[in-house]
Amino acid sequence: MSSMEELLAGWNEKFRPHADGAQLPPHHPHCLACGPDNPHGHHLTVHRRGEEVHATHVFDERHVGAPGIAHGGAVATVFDDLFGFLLYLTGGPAVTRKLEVLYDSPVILGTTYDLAARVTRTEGRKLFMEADMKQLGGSRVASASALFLSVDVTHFNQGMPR
Ligand SMILES: CCCCCCCCCCCCCCCC(=O)SCCNC(=O)CCNC(=O)[C@H](O)C(C)(C)COP(=O)(O)OP(=O)(O)OC[C@H]1O[C@@H](n2cnc3c(N)ncnc32)[C@H](O)[C@@H]1OP(=O)(O)O
Repeated sequence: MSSMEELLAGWNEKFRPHADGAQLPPHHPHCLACGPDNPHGHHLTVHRRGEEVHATHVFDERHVGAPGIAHGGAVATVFDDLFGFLLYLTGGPAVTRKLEVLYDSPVILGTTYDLAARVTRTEGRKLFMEADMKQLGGSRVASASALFLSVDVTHFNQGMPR
């Protein structure tokens, strides 16, 4: 099988309906945010909760910006990927066209944060999404909004080795 065929086979399996409360599959094993086999990754674990997706996350030294504080790009990575899990609920591939992050307070390394994301509106190929990150049982430290655009699977051919 070609790598594209392998990806497609796995992708179809990932898009089967997922029950409320279920753990959702990583996008692929080496995905920067959720891939279990990426040594530099966040190893994000995400669950469906109703029409939302949820995760808890602890940033570590690999994600440092200022000493002791998570890099803003690492925070954006986690938001972007969490939005990518909503595609298992909407039912098809889409990619980020726009991502906006509001940083309310420093995200501290070694601290557990709660994340939740949801689709707020769809319009043709456009999926509008929002997410937030909070201290456990506490206040919001960051929020994000995104526009994803649905794409045909051939979009991913662009990344295949030639
Ligand atoms: C099968 C194999 C599977 C392989 C399995 C691989 C794993 C899969 C992993 C997924 C994992 C997810 C992880 C996280 C998500 C990423 O990280 S995705 C990666 C980052 N994103 C990208 O690389 C995308 C790069 N950009 C592109 O390829 C192209 O720009 C896009 C997004 C396909 C869009 O191109 P396009 O189709 O030409 O769309 P475009 O004409 O620009 O806009 C379409 C519509 O949106 C509107 N629009 C565009 N921008 C805006 C805006 N800022 N505001 C409002 N409206 C806008 C346009 O006005 C237009 O509206 P209409 O005229 O249709 O009403």
